[in-house]
Amino acid sequence: MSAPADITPAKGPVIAVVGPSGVGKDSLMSGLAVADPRLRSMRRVITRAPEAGGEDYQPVSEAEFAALVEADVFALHWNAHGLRYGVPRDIEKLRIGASGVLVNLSRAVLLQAQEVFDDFRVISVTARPEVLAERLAGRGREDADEVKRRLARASLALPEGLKQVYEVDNSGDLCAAIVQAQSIIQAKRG
Ligand SMILES: Nc1ncnc2c1ncn2[C@@H]1O[C@H](COP(=O)(O)OP(=O)(O)O)[C@@H](O)[C@H]1O
Ligand SMILES: O=P(O)(O)OC[C@H]1O[C@H](OP(=O)(O)OP(=O)(O)O)[C@H](O)[C@@H]1O
Repeated sequence: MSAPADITPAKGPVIAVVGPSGVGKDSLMSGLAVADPRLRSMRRVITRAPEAGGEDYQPVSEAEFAALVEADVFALHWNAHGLRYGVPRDIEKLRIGASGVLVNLSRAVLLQAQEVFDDFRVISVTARPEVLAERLAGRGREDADEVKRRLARASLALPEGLKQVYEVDNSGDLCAAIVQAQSIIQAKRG
């Protein structure tokens, strides 16, 4: 008698959406998720006030975040903009049967992420500098000083050594950027 077939659904890739503050990462991720219900989005743990708005995240205190690190809950965690961000290991469960799992990552943790996840792709979102400044001011989540600090970090380069990086320009229409990202994700499903 032959061995029973493995009926575990395949795991989708982890798709990091990265780029400077205000470039449209969250907007792009929301648009992609609406268009493809099998594309999941990873909810991050952030030491940001619960009422800040924007993306769906799990707000925690500094002490709670430290306890989660201690308990080894995170697949990845990092500091940026005076905040701490974590991606729980539960991301592996979301991958099962998904066409992919979108996650907003710091450009600074991409090489580490490539080591952690067995199928890892990067969508690098870009926009012209004047567009970034206008969008950050328009979003209104940060004060003027924080907007300046975020703009100063905008040109941070992607690390060398990433195996699968695809660029999406979001300087113009968001729908056009969503279509561009969809074609990248679908082409890579092969
Ligand atoms: N293509 C676009 N055209 C116009 N406004 C956009 C576009 N993409 C994003 N935005 C707006 O720009 C601001 C920043 O977008 P957001 O998705 O929060 O960026 P990020 O997550 O990269 O910081 C938001 O107010 C959003 O609605
Ligand atoms: O190292 P960098 O690539 O510059 O990224 C730094 C941080 O900025 C983004 O956070 P967040 O989503 O809170 O901010 P944003 O929406 O304004 O980009 C990103 O997810 C990182 O956590």
